[in-house]
Amino acid sequence: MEHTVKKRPNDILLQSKDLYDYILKTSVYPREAAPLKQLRDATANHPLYFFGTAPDAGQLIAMLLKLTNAKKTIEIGVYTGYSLLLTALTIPEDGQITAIDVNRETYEIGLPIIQNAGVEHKINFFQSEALPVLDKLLEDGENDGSFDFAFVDADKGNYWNYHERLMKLVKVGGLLVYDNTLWGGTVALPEEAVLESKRVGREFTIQFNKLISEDPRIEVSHASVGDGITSCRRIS
Ligand SMILES: C[S@@+](CC[C@H](N)C(=O)[O-])C[C@H]1O[C@@H](n2cnc3c(N)ncnc32)[C@H](O)[C@@H]1O
Ligand SMILES: O=c1cc(-c2ccc(O)cc2)oc2c(O)c(O)ccc12
Repeated sequence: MEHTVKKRPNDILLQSKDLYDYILKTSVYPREAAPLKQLRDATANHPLYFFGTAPDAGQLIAMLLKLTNAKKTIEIGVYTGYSLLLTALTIPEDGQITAIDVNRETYEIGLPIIQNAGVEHKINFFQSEALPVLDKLLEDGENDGSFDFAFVDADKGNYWNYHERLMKLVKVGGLLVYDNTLWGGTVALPEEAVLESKRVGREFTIQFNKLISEDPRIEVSHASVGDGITSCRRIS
């Protein structure tokens, strides 16, 4: 069903980069753990530096990990490890993260910082396409419903494929969290107003957001934090 959106003045929160900078300066950077800042600095000159999960999104993810008492988590899309380190610093000492990325080289940029922070023992890194790893995990029934939390920040065209598999691996009551679900705001723009380079991602994201909004097995919160964070609580 198509819903109309009533336009009201001044009801849009994220009006400017200044407001975003205000949030970062006031509430995010002063509380960011030192190793996370180190990892951001170590990534700053990498050609894909913008891949790193936004620090304000990271702060929300840490809050969600704490609120759900997450201990066993899975992450798809590691890059240099900002969200991975954030998770490792947040979960308990005996927590475990299954981390998957096709690229080990970028993981190794952040690895010394992860090691110095004393949390490497919580990480089981798989250098692989994510789908075969998820399918392998699903072959063992013991893994069904065994994860408390999943974070997805990888190839946007596979988000729904990841969702279908993670819905079996994450327990009822657990959380599945997706990054980039507003894709730079382009989801709300007409296609012709979007840079060519952003169009495929926009289309994937629009399709994913629609499927998520229609999925009766989850409760959903779509937050305009970072590049858009969608949190799904598995309810059946
Ligand atoms: C946006 S980055 C992840 C950023 C990370 N969450 C952080 O905070 O720095 C996306 C990552 O997904 C990985 N990736 C892309 N396609 C993948 C796939 N099919 N399976 C596993 N990893 C994939 C890329 O190698 C890249 O490192
Ligand atoms: O601009 C991007 C591109 C990606 C991306 C593209 C293709 C893949 O296989 C994986 C990731 O991811 C991004 C991202 O996560 C982000 O926070 C900002 C920009 C991009």
